[in-house]
Amino acid sequence: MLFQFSNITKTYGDVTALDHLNLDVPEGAIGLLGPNGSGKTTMIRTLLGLVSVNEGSGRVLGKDFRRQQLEIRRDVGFAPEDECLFPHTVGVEFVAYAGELTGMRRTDALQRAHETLDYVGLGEARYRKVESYSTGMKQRLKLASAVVHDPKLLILDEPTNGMDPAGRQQILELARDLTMNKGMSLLFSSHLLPDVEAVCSYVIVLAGGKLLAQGEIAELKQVHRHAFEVRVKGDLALFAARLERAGCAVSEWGEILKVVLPAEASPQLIWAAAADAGEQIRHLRPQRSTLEEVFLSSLEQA
Ligand SMILES: Nc1ncnc2c1ncn2[C@@H]1O[C@H](COP(=O)(O)OP(=O)(O)OP(=O)(O)O)[C@@H](O)[C@H]1O
Repeated sequence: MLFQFSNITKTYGDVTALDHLNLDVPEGAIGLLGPNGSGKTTMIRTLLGLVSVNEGSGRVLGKDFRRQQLEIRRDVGFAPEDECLFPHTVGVEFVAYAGELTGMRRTDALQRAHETLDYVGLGEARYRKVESYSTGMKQRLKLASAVVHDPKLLILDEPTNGMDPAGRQQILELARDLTMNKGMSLLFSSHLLPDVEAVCSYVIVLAGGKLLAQGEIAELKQVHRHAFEVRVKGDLALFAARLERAGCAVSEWGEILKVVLPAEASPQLIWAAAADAGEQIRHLRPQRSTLEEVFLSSLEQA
C-alpha cells in the first residue's frame, strides 16, 4: 500500500480543506485530480506530516504521517506547487542542499545533484543562478531536487502549471520515465485531466475536500457500448415510454435521457423510435465514461 487515510479532517478556520477522507491507495503512478481549492495540496501536506490534522490518522509507505516525518522525508521526494527557490544560489547547490536536507552526506549530495541535473536536462545551466531560470527550467530544477535522494515515492504538486506546451511535455515525459523505468511510485496532482492521463494509471478525484472517485483510469474510462445520452425536441416522457416498450432501460436526467439498449440492438433503434413518434433527435452520443462524469461533477461542485 502506498498510503492510507482514515477519517482525516483538516480545517483552516471556517474552511474544511479535507472532510472525513478515507483512502487506500496502491503503489504505482497515481493521479490526484480536482479543481483549484479541492484539497489536493492539503492532502499532500498531510501525508508529508507538514500540517497537523483535526481528526483521523494515516500512513505513507507504512509510516505514520503524524509521528514519523523524518523517516518519511527520506523515502519521499516532493516538488511543491509554489516557488521555493533560494535566490543567489546556483542550480547544483540548490539540488545538493535538497539532498542534504534528506540526510545525505554533502559529497554524495553534490555528486547526485550533478547526475540529476543532467537527467532533467539542466546540465548546462548547473552553475547559473536559479533566479535566471525560465519557468520550465525552475519546474525541472524542483523535480531534480525532489529525486536527488532517489525516493520511493515522488510527489509533484501541479508541476505543469504556467508552462508552455513544450515545457509541459518535458515534465510529463520525465514523470513517466521516473515511474515506468526507474521504479518510483508517483503522486501527481493536477486540475488537468489530460496531464494525469498522460502519466498515471490510477486516479483519485477530490472535490470540496471529499473523495469523489478512485480507481484504475482504464476502468473508470470504459464507455458502455450500449449506453447513450439522448435529447429530443418534444415530449421526453412519451419518448422514454416508447423506448422502454422497445426493450431499453431509460432514466431521465433533466433534459437528457440515459438509454441502455437491449443486447444486440444498435442505436438505430433510438432513431426509429423517434421517427415513429414524430420526434426530432437533438443530441445522441455514447454515455460519458465514469471518469469524465466524475471530473465534470467535481468542477460543478467547485
Ligand atoms: N494555509 C491556509 N489557510 C487558510 N485556508 C487555506 C490554507 N491552505 C488551504 N486553504 C483552503 O483550503 C481549501 C483547500 O485548499 P488546497 O490548497 O488544499 O486545494 P488545492 O486543490 O490544492 O487547490 P490549488 O490547486 O488551488 O492549490 C481551499 O479552500 C483553500 O483556500
